[in-house]
Amino acid sequence: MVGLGTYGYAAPTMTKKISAHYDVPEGVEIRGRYSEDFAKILNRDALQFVADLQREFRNRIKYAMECRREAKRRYNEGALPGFDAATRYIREGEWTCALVPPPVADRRVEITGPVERKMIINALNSGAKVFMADFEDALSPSWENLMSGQVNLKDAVNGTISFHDKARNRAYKLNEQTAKLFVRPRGWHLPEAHILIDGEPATGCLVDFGLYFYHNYAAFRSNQGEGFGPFFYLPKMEHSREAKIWNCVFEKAEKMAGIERGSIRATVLIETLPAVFQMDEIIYELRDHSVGLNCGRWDYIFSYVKTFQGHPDRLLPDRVQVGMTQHFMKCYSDLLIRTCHRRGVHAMGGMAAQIPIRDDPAANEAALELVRKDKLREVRAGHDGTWAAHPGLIPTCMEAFNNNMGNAPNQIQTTKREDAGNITGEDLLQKPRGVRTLEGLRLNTRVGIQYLAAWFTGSGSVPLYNLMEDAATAEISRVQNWQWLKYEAELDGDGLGVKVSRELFGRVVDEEMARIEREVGKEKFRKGMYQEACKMFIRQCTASTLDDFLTLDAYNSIVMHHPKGSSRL
Ligand SMILES: CC(=O)SCCNC(=O)CCNC(=O)[C@H](O)C(C)(C)COP(=O)(O)OP(=O)(O)OC[C@H]1O[C@@H](n2cnc3c(N)ncnc32)[C@H](O)[C@@H]1OP(=O)(O)O
Ligand SMILES: O=CC(=O)O
Ligand SMILES: [Mg+2]
Repeated sequence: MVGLGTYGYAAPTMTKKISAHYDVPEGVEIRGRYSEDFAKILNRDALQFVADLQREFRNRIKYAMECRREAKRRYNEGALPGFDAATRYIREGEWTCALVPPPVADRRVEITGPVERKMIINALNSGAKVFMADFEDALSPSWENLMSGQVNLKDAVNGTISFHDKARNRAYKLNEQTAKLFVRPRGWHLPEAHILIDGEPATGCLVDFGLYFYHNYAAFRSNQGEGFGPFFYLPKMEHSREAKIWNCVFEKAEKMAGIERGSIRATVLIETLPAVFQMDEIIYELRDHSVGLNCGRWDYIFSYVKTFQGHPDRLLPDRVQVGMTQHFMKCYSDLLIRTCHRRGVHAMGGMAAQIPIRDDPAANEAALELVRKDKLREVRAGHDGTWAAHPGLIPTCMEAFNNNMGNAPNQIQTTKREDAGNITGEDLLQKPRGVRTLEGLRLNTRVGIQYLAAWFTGSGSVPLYNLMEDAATAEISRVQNWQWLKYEAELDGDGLGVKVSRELFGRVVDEEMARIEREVGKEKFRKGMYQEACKMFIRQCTASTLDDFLTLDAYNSIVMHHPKGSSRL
């Protein structure tokens, strides 16, 4: 593991030698491990396409990130996010998006997961309508994970992907019928430190998008998309100007490929608080490329804390109490449905964090019941589909949607939710109700440290305490601890008048580390990255200024510049 400072970017000393093995175009350097499989992805023409995207859009991306910082300054001074008077004409105007492509009209259950080979096959075979292959919340973006993810997706789109589990002597291959593939690249904020373009790290999402698009657009359109596609999910945007950049990226890609404008389609996750005030504007920018919006509920909760980091009057209750029935969450989902259906596109629900519990039938039934309730709430509200974290949840999700959506592929025309037109800014910002407890602080700490330890060793989504944890859920644990520490929040649910202090947090960390060691066993604890994770988690929770993203700091720890460890060098 090498710590290389901001963005893991160090002076390019060994660059020429390393790049000699990849055939790179002018101005591009590859600093990740060489492999022949990776070289088929990182060929000269594909890299040229990524470099063209980077060069064309880098200044606009930098500007968009500066606008985020500027908005943060305003919120920290007391301003609240709200609807933009300058774009009222878009919100009030009568316009619709391009028609939904027939192959993805029915998206009632979508499974998500990292771009890991076996999981891709399982997800495509799972019976879900869509598989969202994730370079984002569910993936630790190491060079190995990213590049093998590209190799895996290429094989998946070609229909040739297979996997042999040696330990179980089990062979995996695709079924006749598979889910439709959507790909989620990283957010705008994450760099790719192993690919330098004109001496700067490339933008992570342009690498993910560019390589996947370049290698797969033709096969995808004939094998999967019935002449449309490829399809994408776009994460963590805060403003429609960011959607506009994506729209231009899509147009450039379509031009390069010589395919019709509007072929590429994307669903945007509304998962930041500022973005809920920009839903019409975001779809409008992407109107020829849009297939709707999705309620990215976990990042949305994280964003609520982040946006209000300077507002001590908006402390959150325990993480487990901030669910979709809180007023602000319900309004967010309702307004998203109304917005999407008015514009003729899908309003997708989100992820219930429960996963099957194998060794306890009663607990398993209780978990399934929570998922069932969540999905019933979504379909009755008017959502057109939802997310499942695990193949074992698909029957429950499917049943809820089948029984309440009938034979129609979606509810775009049937459930307009005009009533949600009355939702106000105040509704969307209303503070969640509930209490704070020491157990909440403990759970955040235990989950945050274990998640980071997993992330450092290559796993971006893990089962912890019978729930799915990924970058978005772990962010809630981090920022909630930070917020409680910063404002010395009272743990009002315990009735003891205890306030969160550094001393209390220090004790909690020690005790929770001991508990983690007991739970995972001494051997795994010693061999794992728990100490490193603990150190980083403490730093992030106690920082005087909140880090924008957990994964930015953590990324520096997984950057591996080569030749180290490469047999070819
Ligand atoms: C906030 C958000 O952004 S949500 C979206 C991002 N998050 C995700 O996508 C999480 C996806 N889910 C997962 O990663 C996993 O389900 C976890 C980590 C939560 C649990 O994984 P595990 O503990 O390995 O599950 P488990 O052991 O029960 O798996 C049983 C089988 O199902 C498979 N499986 C589990 N989840 C998935 C999935 N999401 N996609 C495909 N296959 C899966 C496993 O590979 C395993 O297959 P096998 O029997 O052939 O070996
Ligand atoms: O990406 C989804 C989320 O809930 O965050
Ligand atoms: Mg998310």
